[in-house]
Amino acid sequence: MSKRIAVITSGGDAPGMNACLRAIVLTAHRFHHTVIGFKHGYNGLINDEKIEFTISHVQHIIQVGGTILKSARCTEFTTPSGLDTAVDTLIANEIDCLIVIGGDGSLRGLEKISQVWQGQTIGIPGTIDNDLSGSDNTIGYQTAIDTALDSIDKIRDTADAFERIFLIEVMGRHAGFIALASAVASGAEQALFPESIEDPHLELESIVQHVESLRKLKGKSSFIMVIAEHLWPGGVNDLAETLTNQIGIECRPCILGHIQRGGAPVAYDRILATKLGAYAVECFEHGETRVMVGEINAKQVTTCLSETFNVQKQLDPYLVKVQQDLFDIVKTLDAP
Ligand SMILES: Nc1ncnc2c1ncn2[C@@H]1O[C@H](COP(=O)(O)OP(=O)(O)OP(=O)(O)O)[C@@H](O)[C@H]1O
Ligand SMILES: O=P(O)(O)OC[C@H]1O[C@](O)(CO)[C@@H](O)[C@@H]1O
Repeated sequence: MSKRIAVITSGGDAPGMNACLRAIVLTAHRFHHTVIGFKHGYNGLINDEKIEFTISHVQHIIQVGGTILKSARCTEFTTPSGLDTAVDTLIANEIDCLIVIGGDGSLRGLEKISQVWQGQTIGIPGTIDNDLSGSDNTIGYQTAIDTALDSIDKIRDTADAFERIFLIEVMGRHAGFIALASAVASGAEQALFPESIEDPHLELESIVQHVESLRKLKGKSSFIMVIAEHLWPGGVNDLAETLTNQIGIECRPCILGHIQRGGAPVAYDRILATKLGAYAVECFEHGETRVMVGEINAKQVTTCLSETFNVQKQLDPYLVKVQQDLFDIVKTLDAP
């Protein structure tokens, strides 16, 4: 029987969201279902702003960054009346299933809807931050790493030429996935991320010591420190100034910012987005609800929605060890 699936892209856009929309529309077509896209995240549900997808809408978008549905954050939806209005829209449009592609906040919103609405609810992890449990990778994360890496490599060229110290801030909200991965892949001398630092101010001394010891060992050479956003009170500019004063050598800050959200999705994200979009529709067919689809160890899985944002996803402990322990030549010299 033909059914009606609603879809939104919500929160920070992520490369691969379009690939995911394409997969949802193509798979739904195969089952003779209609897909209604609501625009601008949860705002689209509140304002009943929508398009009925045809196959031609999703042609040739697999390679395009951003999201053709537009994305947004929506404060009104977090109020009881905003939630009610969104649910009224779902009912008025005779929607059987709502699929939300977004990060942890977006899936928290979906969980709220599922508490008061009878239809099926399915989340798809779409965020560059990779901070959702229930999937090894979120859609957009691998592209964001490559984008950050491309910039860090370029900064290394000029850092080498001037034998300078650079502090590079990457995104990740309150998780260190992009920071750790881009630091390892760029051969950064140091990485600071929330999972490895309890109180930044207490760590200042060890940060200073690390820079000074490495400079003593290697002589004047470039030094790259990758730092997760929101880590340092006052931000990376403040940390660069503090370090400059403490070490007596000029440290240059660089905030990579929204460049990390843009660009064509890498192959991995296109394929992950395609699989998860198709799988979400299959899960709808099988009657699943209040779940997020994901991929763990190359297998498609579903995880209870609330678990995806309540259980903190861990960084790869071996990668942390490699970055912070095995590759640290200061520690090698200190070792007995
Ligand atoms: N606790 C919540 N209850 C209801 N709705 C929420 C909640 N948290 C977030 N939302 C809704 O989801 C939207 C997106 O959430 P948020 O801004 O946290 O981004 P996100 O989905 O986590 O993506 P990203 O972290 O990649 O930017 C919010 O603007 C709001 O409308
Ligand atoms: O574009 P905005 O609303 O400033 O959001 C930035 C945030 O979004 C994210 O990019 C995730 O999409 C976070 O890494 C970052 O903290």
